[in-house]
Amino acid sequence: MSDLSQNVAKLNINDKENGNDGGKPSYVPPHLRGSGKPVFRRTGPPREDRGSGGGFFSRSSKQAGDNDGFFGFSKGNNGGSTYNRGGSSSFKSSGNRWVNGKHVPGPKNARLEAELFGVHEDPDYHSSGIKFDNYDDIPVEASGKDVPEPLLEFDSPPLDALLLENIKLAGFNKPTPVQKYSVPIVTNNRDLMACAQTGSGKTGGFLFPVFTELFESGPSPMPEKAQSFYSKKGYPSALVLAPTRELATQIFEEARKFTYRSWVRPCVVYGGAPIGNQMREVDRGCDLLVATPGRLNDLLERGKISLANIKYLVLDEADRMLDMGFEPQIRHIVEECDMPSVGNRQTLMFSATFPVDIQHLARDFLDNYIFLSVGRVGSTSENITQRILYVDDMDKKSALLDLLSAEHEGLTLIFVETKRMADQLTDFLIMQNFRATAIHGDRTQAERERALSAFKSNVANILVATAVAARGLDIPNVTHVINYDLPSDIDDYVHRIGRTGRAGNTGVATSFFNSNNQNIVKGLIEILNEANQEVPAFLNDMSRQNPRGGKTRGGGGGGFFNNRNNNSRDYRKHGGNGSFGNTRPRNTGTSNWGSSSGGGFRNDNENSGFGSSNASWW
Ligand SMILES: Nc1ncnc2c1ncn2[C@@H]1O[C@H](COP(=O)(O)OP(=O)(O)OP(=O)(O)O)[C@@H](O)[C@H]1O
Repeated sequence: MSDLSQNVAKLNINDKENGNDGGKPSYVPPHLRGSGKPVFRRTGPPREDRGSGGGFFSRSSKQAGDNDGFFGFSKGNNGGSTYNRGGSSSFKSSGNRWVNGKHVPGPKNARLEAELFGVHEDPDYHSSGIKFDNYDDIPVEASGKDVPEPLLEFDSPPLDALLLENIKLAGFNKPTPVQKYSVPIVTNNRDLMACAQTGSGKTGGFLFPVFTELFESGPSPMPEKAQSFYSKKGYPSALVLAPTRELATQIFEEARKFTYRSWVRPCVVYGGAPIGNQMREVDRGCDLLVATPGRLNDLLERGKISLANIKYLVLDEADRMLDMGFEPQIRHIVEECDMPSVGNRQTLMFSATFPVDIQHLARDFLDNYIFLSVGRVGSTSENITQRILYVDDMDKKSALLDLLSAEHEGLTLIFVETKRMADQLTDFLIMQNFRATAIHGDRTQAERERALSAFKSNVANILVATAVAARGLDIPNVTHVINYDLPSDIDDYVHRIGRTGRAGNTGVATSFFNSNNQNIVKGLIEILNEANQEVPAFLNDMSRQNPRGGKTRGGGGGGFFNNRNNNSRDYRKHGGNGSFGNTRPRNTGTSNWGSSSGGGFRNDNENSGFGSSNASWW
């Protein structure tokens, strides 16, 4: 058990000596723990505004700011997109490194290298964790016709030489299971639908094969029309669609590393940042485009991008994109613009969870694909110690202070359900002298980026977040994820806690549970059992008392761990005829993609209604 995990356990927040081993558990304030005294249970509505007047957690010495997060970041526009981070000037436009049908890697650039890959002596330099080798034991299921043999190592059989150099610079010594399988599948020209646990290297799983192929095959010839007159239009060879701005930016940053010195120039476009800057970046060359669907539609409408040269289409976090109501926009991009049809491009779909209804999308977008399911591991692998504490709403702030006091180093990500709560809690923590900042949809893109960067660089070691940070974000050194509010969807829980314990590192996830969270009792118990975690007695009791107790992982929430529910299975093996299990409420509009506003369910993407690309998404 990690130090943090032990410290949290020692806190004894649901102290058994105080009568919490039998009946309804409760939060035990520090001064009553271990005293054997009965716990005084407050009645009446929760008082979230108790603030530091509550006594035992009074550490206040500083007034909160204006909800602007740590150090009172100023509000206002970014004034520029953030995808051009200093190194872009070193990229060459398409073709400049492709000479007479050969790839001619650019010269080394020490400054750019340090910027992209970090410095080995730097403590933040990326390296995989001590439990990285555990990944080797992960069971892998690959189904479909003629599944190629997996890679053994990055150089067996070898990837492109320049890519190998860049992978080495990134500190990756051996492929993760999803990479071992995805690379040969894609390089053998097959479509792929892959689900693998959070933090297991899915980004490399699609970037590596795409780059190894692109580096070797070079740019596609420009369509005749584009050659005939000067056209400032991007003709990417690969398109990656991602649900959120932050995830798109992160994929772009990874792409920058692995395309270092190559002919491939990556670009990123997303809502909430000035479109003019993004158009200029596209003008400078755009061979791999990472995009959120709304902003891409906008650029397609403006004629700034053509998809005619797409060889590879990647849908990352595909289930999330559909959940967010993006299906009409995605269908427009894929089916109604100038992208090559199924069979004339390769399509790869990736997610940590993959409910059945997403597999149906595969029927339309993929051709003779291979279904790859890596693990029953789940993000809830033993690398993440999960702890569920019974804490009533009115005790949450106090319990949170307890948890934070148990931490020594590392970053803590705290999830709440609403933007308002994110601000309130951040203010509260700042008042208690914690270095906290917040990320949510009412903050401008510039503020969100500053908050993320303050968190990544440990200027703020606590980030209070809404669902925006739940998926895909890869922030090294997140040692503790706290679900201050548990989500109502068990898949969201999986993704949230997957922000820690990444790439073989260990992490702790602590969740405050109370009677408001009964809807996920069953899913929670399943996940804890699957990952060999302790299931608290109160959860089992609740499950018995309320046998309906919320949906299981397959009951609409999806997920790929629970084989009973087919979510980790290739539906083609189960007589998939398109008629089963479309349980997820989502926007299935087909023709009105321009005005998809979510149709009454959670519409939390910046790009719903893609014309209004400045709208906030969650
Ligand atoms: N082969 C490798 N060796 C070492 N580290 C790796 C390797 N592949 C990826 N990583 C690192 O593992 C971390 C997680 O990778 P990545 O973000 O691609 O995971 P993911 O599966 O997409 O997660 P999520 O489901 O949360 O989006 C990153 O920090 C990445 O740099």
